[in-house]
Amino acid sequence: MSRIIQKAACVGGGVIGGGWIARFLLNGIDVAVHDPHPEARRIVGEVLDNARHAYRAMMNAPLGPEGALTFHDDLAEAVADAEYIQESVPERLDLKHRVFAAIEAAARPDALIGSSTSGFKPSELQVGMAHPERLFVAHPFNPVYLVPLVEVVGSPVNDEAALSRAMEIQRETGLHPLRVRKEIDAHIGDRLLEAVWRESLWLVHDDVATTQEIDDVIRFSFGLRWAQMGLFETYRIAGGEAGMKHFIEQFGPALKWPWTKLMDVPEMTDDLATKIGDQSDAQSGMHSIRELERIRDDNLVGIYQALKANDWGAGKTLREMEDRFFERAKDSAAAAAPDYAAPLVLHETRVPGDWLDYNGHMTEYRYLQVFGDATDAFLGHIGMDAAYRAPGRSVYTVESHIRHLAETSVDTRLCVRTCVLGHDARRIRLHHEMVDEAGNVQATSEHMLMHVDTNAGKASPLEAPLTDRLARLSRGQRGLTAPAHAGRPIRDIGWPEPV
Ligand SMILES: NC(=O)C1=CN([C@@H]2O[C@H](COP(=O)(O)OP(=O)(O)OC[C@H]3O[C@@H](n4cnc5c(N)ncnc54)[C@H](O)[C@@H]3O)[C@@H](O)[C@H]2O)C=CC1
Ligand SMILES: C[N+](C)(C)CC(=O)CC(=O)[O-]
Repeated sequence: MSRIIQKAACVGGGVIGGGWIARFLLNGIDVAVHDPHPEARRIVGEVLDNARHAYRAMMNAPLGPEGALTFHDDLAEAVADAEYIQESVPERLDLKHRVFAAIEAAARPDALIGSSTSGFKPSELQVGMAHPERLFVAHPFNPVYLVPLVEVVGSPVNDEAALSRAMEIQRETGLHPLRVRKEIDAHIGDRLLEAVWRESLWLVHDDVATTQEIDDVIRFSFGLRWAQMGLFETYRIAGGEAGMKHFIEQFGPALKWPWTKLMDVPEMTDDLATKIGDQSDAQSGMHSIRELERIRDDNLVGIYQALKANDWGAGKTLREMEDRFFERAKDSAAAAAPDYAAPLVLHETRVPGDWLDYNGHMTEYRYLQVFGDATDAFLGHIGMDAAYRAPGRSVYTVESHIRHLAETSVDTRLCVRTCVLGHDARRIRLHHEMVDEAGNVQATSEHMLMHVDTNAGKASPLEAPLTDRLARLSRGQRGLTAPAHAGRPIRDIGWPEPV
């Protein structure tokens, strides 16, 4: 599975540019960056650290090699051989026009140019361009490396084939591109957000609620719902068995009641800005922005994983992204033809706070989760993907033995070293060793895996490509010495003498 593009360029590497850079790099695409900010390298580096931290926790698939990151003082040099260029400079039309003129002068004629603009229409951005048809809006959401939506907006002059190609590239990096049908100021997402933002400003202005109270209303109520169902699906359910029609009959008239001041904007006076700033400091000032980013990212990863378990919404996008990572890992293993004379490292993770038990250590079943994820990574590595499973072939774990050797604590970075201890026509005997960053072994596990015909519900012989990869792997692994504890049962400790 070859990469969809080799090289992207990011012009602007702030909050949003940094997020684009991280998404491209972690998906193995080289990125050339132009940002005149004297601390651009540090800022991008910190966004990248956050992104790596989030991907390690989020992805079951091996992350694979990152793309190469380069910084360029000269914009022309940065964009020269890029296939996809993403502009994320401040939201000023004159600045964006100057940047597009410079990009056009230096970019390949077939390079795609996306703008992160939150509000400008593509036809406004395209003014003055020699080839406006290749510039489009690709509006992402913060943090770009985690939130999947990107709104793709063209004007009547845009080249549809170029837009489709841009969306294909975005999809390959785990994004969920939505083609906005008509250009409109602030696209779709920001129009919705601005409505909530305007009303929130009124509520603070009129002393109805503090910033904390408004945030609580969102996060303890509809914010929870919106990660999994949008407004219309949620309201359909709220209509009861009669659905949307009943909902509209019941709540339609409220649209004309004075529930909202949405057509009106409070004047952003110094007093209002200070009030909001002070309330926000009281609400969140105890955390640095970096801490808040980590809290946000860890929560998003948790939500993502819950949605992935249901193959729903953004969780489905994550699963598809993992499938692509597994595919790439399989291909690079095949291409690299490793000699397999050492344990394989196919799974890494970090211990989040909610994995701890009342002893303050990683709770028992999370060990099995980490080892189970490592087994899945191993099976992906030898070729068991969705296509292999589709006709009813899979692998079940029929026996496991875990040894808990250390007190694994929160935030520990773990990697799992995997060895094959043997296999026959239907079974694979696997050994995992869970180690922390310093190389201390936290736990080991041994598993017997059985290949099954899931339609018939019984064991069946392993098939190609699993058999081919296993044959190659076992040539190297056969020489490894099995750990002394391998194959040992839990020792019998007998019973105390009766008293
Ligand atoms: N911050 C947000 O929540 C979101 C912002 N956006 C859009 O993304 C764009 C960028 O916004 P942010 O990243 O928030 O701003 P930012 O201020 O964090 O970053 C802008 C970056 O552009 C750099 N820059 C300035 N002039 C430049 C030039 N001539 N060439 C290259 N780089 C230059 C600055 O040094 C800075 O690092 C805007 O169009 C904004 O509307 C889109 C989605 C969300
Ligand atoms: C505030 N904002 C308009 C820049 C926000 C966005 O554009 C999208 C987001 O990430 O919320």
